This record gives sequence, structure tokens and C-alpha cells, in this order.
Amino acid sequence: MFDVTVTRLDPGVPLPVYAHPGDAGADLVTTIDVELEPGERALVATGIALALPEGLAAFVHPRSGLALRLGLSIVNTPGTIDAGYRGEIKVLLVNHDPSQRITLSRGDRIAQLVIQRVERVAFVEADALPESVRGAGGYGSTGGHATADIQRESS
Ligand SMILES: O=c1ccn([C@H]2C[C@H](O)[C@@H](COP(=O)(O)OP(=O)(O)OP(=O)(O)O)O2)c(=O)[nH]1
Ligand SMILES: [Mg+2]
Repeated sequence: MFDVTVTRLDPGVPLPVYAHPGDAGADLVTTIDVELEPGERALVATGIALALPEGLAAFVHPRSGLALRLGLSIVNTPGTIDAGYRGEIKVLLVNHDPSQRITLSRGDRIAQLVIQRVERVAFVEADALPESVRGAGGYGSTGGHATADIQRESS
């Protein structure tokens, strides 16, 4: 376990907390009340700033329960918190529900922070790449992808 130094820019919010032993995500809360109309997005402050050691990064993920119940997600999921970032962690929430407004109150848990080891590499340019079994095949090259309704109807 790494120690990560945290500051609370809003003294009224809890530190990020793992709900259970073994959880990968530590919950973050909103410092403000928010109302999101269907399709609307909002940048929401969490009151938390970190000093991550080099070699770690934090990723801001949606919470599954809120996604299921309300359609709440994050536009740039997962948001990337660089080790060098010392500012407040903010969450770019979005309401994916087609008809229902989402109402959140200060203190509600809105997202979860997953801390991971990350590698940095030297990008070394070459004229050609070494061969591999997959080669350049991508975007469904192995099959098994769903067919869009519109394609199914016209075929
Ligand atoms: O969900 C997020 C994503 C990012 N950030 C902060 C921390 C991160 O280190 C910084 C920059 O994020 P990113 O690199 O994804 O955004 P950018 O648009 O590339 O901005 P920049 O030019 O500052 O790198 O913004 C957040 O607070 N929340
Ligand atoms: Mg960036």
C-alpha cells in the first residue's frame, strides 16, 4: 500500500474512502448541489486534491449503481489524474437518461477513484514495425460484432 498525500480544499467533505476491503475504487463526493437535465453535463468539484507519487495515476470512474438507477455517468470516463496534478479533482458528470432530471446534493457519492500503476515509455520511431499475429486487423476483424438495426433492415 502506498501513502498518498491528500488535501481537503473543502473541509466539510470526507476523504476518499474504500467502502469495502478489496474495493478498487474509493468514492468521491460532490461539494455542491447539482441538477442535470436529460443530456446535460456539469463539471462538479470534489473538494479533494492529491499528490500522487510518480508511477501512479488516478482514474475517475462512474459508480455503477447511479448509472443503473439514474443514467448518471462521466463524459470523459475514466478521467485521468496525472501524478503531477495538484489541483482539485473535478468530475464531468452527464445525465444519459432520455427523460428524467437527476438531482444530486452536496455530500452525495458521485464517482470513484481508481489508483493504478502506469508506465511511461520512450517513443522510438522506425520505418516499419515488427510483425505480429494480429497485424493491422482491428475494429471487429475477429467477427462477433452486433449488426446495427438499420443495416439489418436494409439487407
Ligand atoms: O476527470 C478528470 C480529468 C482530469 N482532471 C484534471 C487532472 C488532470 O491531471 C488534468 C488534465 O487532464 P487531461 O490531461 O485529461 O485533460 P487535458 O484536456 O489534456 O488538459 P491538459 O492540457 O491540462 O493536460 O485535469 C480532473 O480533475 N478530473
Ligand atoms: Mg492532458
